[in-house]
Amino acid sequence: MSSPLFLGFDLSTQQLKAIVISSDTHIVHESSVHFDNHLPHHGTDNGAIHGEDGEAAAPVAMWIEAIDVLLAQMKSAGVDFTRIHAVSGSAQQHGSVYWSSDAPELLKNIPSDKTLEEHLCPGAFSLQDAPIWQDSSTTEECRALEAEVGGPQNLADLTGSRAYERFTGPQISKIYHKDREIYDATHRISLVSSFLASLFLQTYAPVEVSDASGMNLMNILTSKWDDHLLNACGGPSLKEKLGPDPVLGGTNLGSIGGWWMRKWGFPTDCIIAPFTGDNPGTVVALSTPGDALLSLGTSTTYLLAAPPSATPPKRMTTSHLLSHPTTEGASIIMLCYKNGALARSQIMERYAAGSWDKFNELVEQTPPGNNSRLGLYFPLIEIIPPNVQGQYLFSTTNHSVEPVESFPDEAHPRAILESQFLSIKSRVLEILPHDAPPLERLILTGGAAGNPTIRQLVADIFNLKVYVARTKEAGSLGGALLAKYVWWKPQQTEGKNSYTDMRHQDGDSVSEVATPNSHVAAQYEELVEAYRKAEEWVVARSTKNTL
Ligand SMILES: Nc1ncnc2c1ncn2[C@@H]1O[C@H](COP(=O)(O)OP(=O)(O)O)[C@@H](O)[C@H]1O
Ligand SMILES: O=C(CO)[C@@H](O)[C@H](O)COP(=O)(O)O
Repeated sequence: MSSPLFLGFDLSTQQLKAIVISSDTHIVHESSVHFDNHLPHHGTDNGAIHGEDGEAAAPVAMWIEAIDVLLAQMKSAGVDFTRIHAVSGSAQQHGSVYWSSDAPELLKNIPSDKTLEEHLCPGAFSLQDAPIWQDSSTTEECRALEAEVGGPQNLADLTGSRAYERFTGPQISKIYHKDREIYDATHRISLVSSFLASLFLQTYAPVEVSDASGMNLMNILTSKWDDHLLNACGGPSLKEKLGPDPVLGGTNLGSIGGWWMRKWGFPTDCIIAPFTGDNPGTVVALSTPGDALLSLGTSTTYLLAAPPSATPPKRMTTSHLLSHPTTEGASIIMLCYKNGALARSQIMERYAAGSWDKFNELVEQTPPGNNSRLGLYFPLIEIIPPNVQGQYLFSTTNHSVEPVESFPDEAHPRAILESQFLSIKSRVLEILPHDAPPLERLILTGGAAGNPTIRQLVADIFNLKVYVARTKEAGSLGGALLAKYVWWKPQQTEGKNSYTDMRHQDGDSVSEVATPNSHVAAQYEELVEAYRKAEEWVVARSTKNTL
């Protein structure tokens, strides 16, 4: 019998990606479909459609077509689907998919001569464009939800986060209160992750615990839906629309649906495991205790995995606490920035003639500290600090900051990198668990992780050695590992079958790519205070003006 393979997806903001691994965790195939480039007829801009008042959505039909296209691409590249023993994956967090009452029947009976898109779109959905994580239109719903439980800290204590505009509870609340017809026509609400799993199962999949932590609807300590919050966001019918309580990663959800066997040749016993969020997926792919993770995908996220502890983890109104996908009681601490790659790309297009090499040259021509220039760039309405927008330039001297009108063109590339990473650095001590050992390594992933100038700057700013994995696609690797885990676990003896046990067998999978220069690191330590002052200035005056 041929050796087993495991398939992991990542439905991220700009692309659908897939990774196939072998049972000894070697990557045997990687491929992707880029939404704007490969499926331009859906009219997205970097994978999203931006509406009024901060609305952001993505066509569900585009995501589904991307699956049809990606599978065909994998088949032509020689991937043997008959060897895939399990499928799982990751997806951009918080986004929600609204299934119609026809969905169960349509999902169950997909004809072999049809593509998923032909058969499911538009009939299986009550809302054709799914709200995504870039949406910032639900401030009113956020404040109402916080008030419901006595304020932001109480909501954070209950769910792991205060209310955030992109979180699924406030998004559902907006539809429930302002678009009741769509709400009533909705039979099931999935996260992007559980929507993908549902397609593979051909029946609704439950939500996974780690991704459920990005909804403001689940009790973070018990991993169960909170009835009071459900009622506040969607009335008495929301519980049914969300389905059963969230499940741990590595749960066997059942076998792949018949269409996948007939159309693509998947084996009848191919297991579907819960799909998680792309950030939890990154953690399961790369993190070991003592590591920090910096994901430079469309969003910038900073992630710390915290082991189970006797005392409940601290919940804050300035960061997120997520349940760990595979280890009960363990958690993930996360900071998330909306103006990550897209803001850097804008600067690269504008001041470096559309070339990352030129961008790097400009960064390297300027000294650390950028000749006393600090620039904060928020083309989209930001998450941290909340709801700021615009471009803010400062000159820095002896910890004081003065706003200035402009910078020389060549100063912007270093300015955006320094301010983005100083923002995270200014928050790290606050979010680290009290009993955490000192951080030892920083693991870089996402689209910008291959950039040598960014790697070095990150090492210097955080004063940590920087590591990268064999692939920068940590989300899909995490998905493939979750698929392998669901197959591997039942073959082990009790007590030796944890996800960590499985990963120990694989050995370390990252290599060092940058070492901090202690002299430069000390300069950045000094700059944190100036950054804080600049940010305070911006927060006090931001008017959500555009760049
Ligand atoms: N050499 C590079 N230097 C810096 N950023 C890069 C480079 N190459 C690609 N990127 C960035 O990577 C981003 C895509 O990252 P990716 O992790 O694939 O995003 P996502 O998973 O959110 O779809 C692009 O928007 C681009 O800005
Ligand atoms: O909103 C968040 C996390 O809270 C984002 O990190 C999304 O999960 C999108 O991920 P990328 O596509 O940028 O990787």
